[in-house]
Amino acid sequence: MAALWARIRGRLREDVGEVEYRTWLRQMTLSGIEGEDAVILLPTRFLRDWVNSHYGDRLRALWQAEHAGVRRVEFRVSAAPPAEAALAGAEEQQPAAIGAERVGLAEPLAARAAEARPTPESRSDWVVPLEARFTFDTFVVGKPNEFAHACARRVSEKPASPGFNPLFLYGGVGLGKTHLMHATAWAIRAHDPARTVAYMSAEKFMYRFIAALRSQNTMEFKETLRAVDVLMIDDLQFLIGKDNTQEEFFHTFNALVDQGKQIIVSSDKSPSDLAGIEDRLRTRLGCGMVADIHATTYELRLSILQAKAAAAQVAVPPKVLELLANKITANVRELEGALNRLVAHANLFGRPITIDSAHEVLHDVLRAHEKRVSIEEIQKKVAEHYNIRLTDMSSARRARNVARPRQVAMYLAKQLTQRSLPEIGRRFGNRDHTTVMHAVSRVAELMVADAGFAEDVTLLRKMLET
Ligand SMILES: Nc1ncnc2c1ncn2[C@@H]1O[C@H](COP(=O)(O)OP(=O)(O)OP(=O)(O)O)[C@@H](O)[C@H]1O
Repeated sequence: MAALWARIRGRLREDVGEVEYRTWLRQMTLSGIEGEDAVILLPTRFLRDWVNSHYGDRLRALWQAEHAGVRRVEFRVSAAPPAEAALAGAEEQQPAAIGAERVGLAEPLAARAAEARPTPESRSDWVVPLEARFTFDTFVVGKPNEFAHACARRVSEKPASPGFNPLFLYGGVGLGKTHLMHATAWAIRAHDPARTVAYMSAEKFMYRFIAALRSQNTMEFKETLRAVDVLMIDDLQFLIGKDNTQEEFFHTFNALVDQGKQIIVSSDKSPSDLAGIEDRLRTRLGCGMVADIHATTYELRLSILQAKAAAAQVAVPPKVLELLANKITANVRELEGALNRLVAHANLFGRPITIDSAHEVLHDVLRAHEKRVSIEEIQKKVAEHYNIRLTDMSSARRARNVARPRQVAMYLAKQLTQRSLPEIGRRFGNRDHTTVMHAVSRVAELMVADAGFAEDVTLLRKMLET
């Protein structure tokens, strides 16, 4: 039976790879075969559920292939005490945090916790599987993300340097925050493989914290987290209103920063806008480097599409890429999704990608992004918003309080309508197309430089689109 079990584990290890195996599966033991069930033990409920949901089918198939009498696999929590489980491996690597202070790290406990701390050999277990394609090489840099990218690069080269700890990345949905974090993790590890990097979503942090509380394993959770060199928490806004988890995170945060470890956090809002996150945590989050990723520009969308088409080694006509960059403006995830659909369709039917096939395959997405708004509507809304006269949209007045809103309206006309630059120019008091071009790039630049201005323009755009 031992040999059979070793064989099954060996197969699984080959299938899933070393890091994943060591992270999740190393602590499995075989209890025995009961009737038609192979019974596998895991030290905690969290691990039992995780292994069951992620590897249950695979294990069942392996058992069925190896042993004619086994039809199912059952996972149970072993009776082993938590401390023993902790020493056996590194699974319950929960970023723990709530306070050493609250639990009171007494001497004997501290000594035990030190013992339980992952050994250098097991430290790599802490690396939560990272997405292989999220590297700096595949991240396309443009004006909206160049600052965030530069900060991430800097941190990956010199973690925990003054002024960059914590690094707080924020921006709208699907604009590359997770990509940048993974890229930083890969780069840190490539630079120094001995460094432990723990990456997880705030949701997972909470889930693991709760699991640790339930299995009375918070000390292990805390100690394991505090032993990492770099901690990355994605989508921090998930912790809004989750006071206990916030507190735990706050203590972890302080412990790590005090030890000179790097923290990287991402969120959809800036620290000051994170209402529902405790003040003291918000303050600490904002005291390192705060870098925002702005909404994409047409140029960035086009570069991303070109890079992705090249990486997929698919010939996509430039006109098709321009169509997508023009129409699918919400975020990079949607853009990528549209390109993937086109490529999949072309592969499936063995046909080249053309403008017609793009319209056909993506008709739903393109229709949803159709810009039906007229230049008059844009001028009216913008004039109202900035409290200027509608006639000033076409007047020759050059005072900034008039000229800037006019530029915003030209920018929106370019973004939201199909009109050509000369046509837009004509509608704004017979201006030349180069004036429109200048307005478009000036507004895009200002949006990167001035968050308040960017918010204004984005708001106007949303009002016009809905
Ligand atoms: N600048 C970029 N270059 C290349 N790919 C990008 C870029 N920005 C985003 N992407 C891609 O877009 C997709 C969404 O990015 P990601 O998951 O990092 O977004 P996010 O900001 O973390 O979103 P969420 O707020 O939903 O967590 C990913 O596939 C990512 O690779």
